[in-house]
Amino acid sequence: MIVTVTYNPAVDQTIQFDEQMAPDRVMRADEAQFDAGGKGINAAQLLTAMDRPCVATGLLGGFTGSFIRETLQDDGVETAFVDVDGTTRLNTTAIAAAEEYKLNQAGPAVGESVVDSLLEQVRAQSPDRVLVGGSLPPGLTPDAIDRIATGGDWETIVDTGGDVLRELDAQYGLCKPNRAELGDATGADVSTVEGCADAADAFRDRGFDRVLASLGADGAVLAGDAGQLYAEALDIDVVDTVGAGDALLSGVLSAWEAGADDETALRTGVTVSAQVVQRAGTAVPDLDDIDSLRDGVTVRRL
Ligand SMILES: Nc1ncnc2c1ncn2[C@@H]1O[C@H](COP(=O)(O)OP(=O)(O)OP(=O)(O)O)[C@@H](O)[C@H]1O
Ligand SMILES: O=P(O)(O)OC[C@@]1(O)O[C@H](CO)[C@@H](O)[C@@H]1O
Repeated sequence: MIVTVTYNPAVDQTIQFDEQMAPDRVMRADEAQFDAGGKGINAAQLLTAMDRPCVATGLLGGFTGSFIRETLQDDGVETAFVDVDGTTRLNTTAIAAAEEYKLNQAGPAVGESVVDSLLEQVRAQSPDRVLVGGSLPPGLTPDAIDRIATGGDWETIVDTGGDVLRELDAQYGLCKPNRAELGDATGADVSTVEGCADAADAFRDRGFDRVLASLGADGAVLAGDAGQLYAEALDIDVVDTVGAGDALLSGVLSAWEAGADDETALRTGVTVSAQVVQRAGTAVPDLDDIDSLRDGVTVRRL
């Protein structure tokens, strides 16, 4: 069973314009959408949609926090959140012509005592795996993630920015940097797939059993004890890429929870992410055919 921890959830607002962004004038959106977001929350929604037992935890506050709580309840996602005084952030993705703008708030400041409250919620679920996803709100340091990793007898997976990744001290089952985060965390040349695979492999020495590097339209790399696996991305029409990394990771975790090997897990991750990027925002797509669609993903050993 998986517990997801989102220290800094967000309502994801997606607005679409049929013209390019321009300063000093009112831009009027054709469409607007609101989704419950934050990396761990997205993963919990996707894992639930794939019938994997999962509980979403994290910090919620204010009207945006209530929206997330209600949305997850409507979607049948089990939750165990901790209430905070501030207001959960609202992040905006603006899609204008063919361009994507991602505007993320810092989130409400919190005190370190929230880590104890969250740990209590996590321990109460007795999970096998814990996924800590997303940025930290003001008031918390990377130690808040290390404390989850060392707080119980579970494997911890982490999906956060390169600067935070670099500062973690505990032992983790997996981290999932995207290309820029992998570059930030390692300082390595990540301009080629091979460079990314080597950087991911080398980064394992910093306390990660496996490193799953997402490379956008170039696919993904999984580096572990068994070597480096590379999966090509599927050739699809992308609407926006928000939540693509969460989808990749959720597919991998879902397959592992079902006992699959790394190669099958990587195929599953790439397939789930392809479904997500073909839809606006972080809404959960139809994932019923994932097991058959994943056969279409090409994986090779580097
Ligand atoms: N243009 C694309 N075409 C096909 N697949 C894509 C494309 N962009 C992303 N993907 C899929 O999504 C996965 C994750 O993408 P990416 O590396 O952009 O994640 P990310 O930067 O962590 O995203 P986010 O932070 O928004 O969740 C890729 O490994 C790939 O499988
Ligand atoms: O600011 P962070 O925590 O790094 O990222 C938050 C976020 O952009 O990531 C998710 C997509 O991966 C969105 O649901 C959410 O708004």
